[in-house]
Amino acid sequence: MRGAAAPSAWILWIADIPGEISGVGGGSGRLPCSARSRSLRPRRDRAVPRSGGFQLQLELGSGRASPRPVMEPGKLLSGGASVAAVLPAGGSGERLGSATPKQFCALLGRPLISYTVRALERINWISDIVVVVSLENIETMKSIIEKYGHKRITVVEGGMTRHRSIFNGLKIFPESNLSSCPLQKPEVVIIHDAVRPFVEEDILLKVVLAAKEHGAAGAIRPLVSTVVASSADGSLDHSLERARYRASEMPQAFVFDIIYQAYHQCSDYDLDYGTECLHLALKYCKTNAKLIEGSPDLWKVTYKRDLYAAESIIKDNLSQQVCVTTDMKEDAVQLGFLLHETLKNEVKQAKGKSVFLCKNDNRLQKIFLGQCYNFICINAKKSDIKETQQLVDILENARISVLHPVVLISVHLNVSENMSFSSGMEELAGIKEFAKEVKKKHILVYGLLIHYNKDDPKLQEIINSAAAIISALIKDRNPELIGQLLVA
Ligand SMILES: Nc1ccn([C@@H]2O[C@H](COP(=O)(O)OP(=O)(O)OP(=O)(O)O)[C@@H](O)[C@H]2O)c(=O)n1
Ligand SMILES: O=P(O)(O)OC[C@@H](O)[C@@H](O)[C@@H](O)CO
Repeated sequence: MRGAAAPSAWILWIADIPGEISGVGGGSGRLPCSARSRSLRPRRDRAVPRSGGFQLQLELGSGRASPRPVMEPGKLLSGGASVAAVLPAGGSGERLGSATPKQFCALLGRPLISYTVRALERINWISDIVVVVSLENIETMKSIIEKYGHKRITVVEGGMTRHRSIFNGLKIFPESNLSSCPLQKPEVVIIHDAVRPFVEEDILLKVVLAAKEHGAAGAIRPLVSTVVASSADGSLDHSLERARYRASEMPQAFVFDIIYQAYHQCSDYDLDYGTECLHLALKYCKTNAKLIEGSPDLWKVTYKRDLYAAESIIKDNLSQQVCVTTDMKEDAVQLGFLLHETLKNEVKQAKGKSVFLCKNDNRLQKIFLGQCYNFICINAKKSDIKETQQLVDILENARISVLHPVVLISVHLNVSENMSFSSGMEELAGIKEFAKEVKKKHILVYGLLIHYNKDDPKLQEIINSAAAIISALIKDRNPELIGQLLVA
């Protein structure tokens, strides 16, 4: 399959939902301009409707509306303070009830901890990330780092409790900065549970800047249940006024020397039974942490239900963009356009972005780097999957399926009335083998047959049915259905 030349010209439509792709390694949408993603914006005045479809100029625009201060890699604003992160991941996840510690449980085939690491490593002002795992999981962690291409990661052995693991993570930094040492002692250190994958740059920046000013800072959330105290006999002693209290979440950030000193002075009781780093900074270093309201997605994966919830959030985030590709044949272009228009409604008012791409598939790759994980390839002929194979080659070269499974729906038109349904089906049966092969590259290929007649009064009905099937496949991303041929 490799080496297939890119088709002479393709038309692409990209529909995406307004808003941000968060929590899955995608940017918060407000990245510092040095790290911002590039997005596509058709130049409106160039929309040239042509028979069967639009031909628009492609303009690779910046991903942001307003400039942000440029963050120097590994350095924070004002004074060049460096920031590092410690991710405690040394627990056994007993409350989840799985033989595999929850941080290594798979979400869409990828360990939970990889999503959290990705969420931090894509922020270029975090210089180093220390992941603290139990001794028996060090090799597992190293293989995850290699498989998913994580950068700037140091693996450290954990301790019997979370506080002991965090302390081990802090100890890896040198007491003073030696040029020979790969790790530099940061001015500010973020502490973030490895089982909280949905952390965005905004809250990280807020807690770090607040820690720089106050010595410590932590994310908080409103309580959802009232806190009560029970008396010795198990009856209610008193309840707390819920409005006055908050749940302490993560991320937290500290001036490194403060939290390091706090852990050094920490009693064994606190190391073994404590759960709150902010408390240690207060108790041992008289530092009152700044509390910062965080967003609802800062929750920690603790129970099985949290794992299911995390996976469905990730699926939802990945389903936000759809890219419809077709070659220049009129039937395919018209169907592509109608499908794109209908899909925009199907994915709830997605903003349609349409681009026209010439032969240079490098520009196509820039599209792929724009966080699109769902592709619909319209094959003008019912029985061959040439365009789909070419698109798979380009997707593979773009390496976007390394982190997240890519959905590719191979659409086939059953165009002429006199072509019997069965004719050409034997070729299409090959899609099953093709899909099995391509799944190894984390690309999930599904077939969709559309009876297409541009004069059919029921054409829109058929298109609606196709869009509903496509939307379901994209949302479900079920590897068990790959290679199946569905009929709109
Ligand atoms: N000895 C420990 C215990 C916990 N953690 C980490 O601290 C974070 C939050 O702790 P928690 O949710 O309690 O994780 P577990 O201790 O694994 O869960 P459980 O209490 O259900 O066993 C997790 O990323 C966990 O891996 C750690 O690094 N070292
Ligand atoms: O208590 P657990 O070990 O479940 O998890 C640690 C949490 O307590 C901690 O992440 C926040 O409360 C913030 O400190």
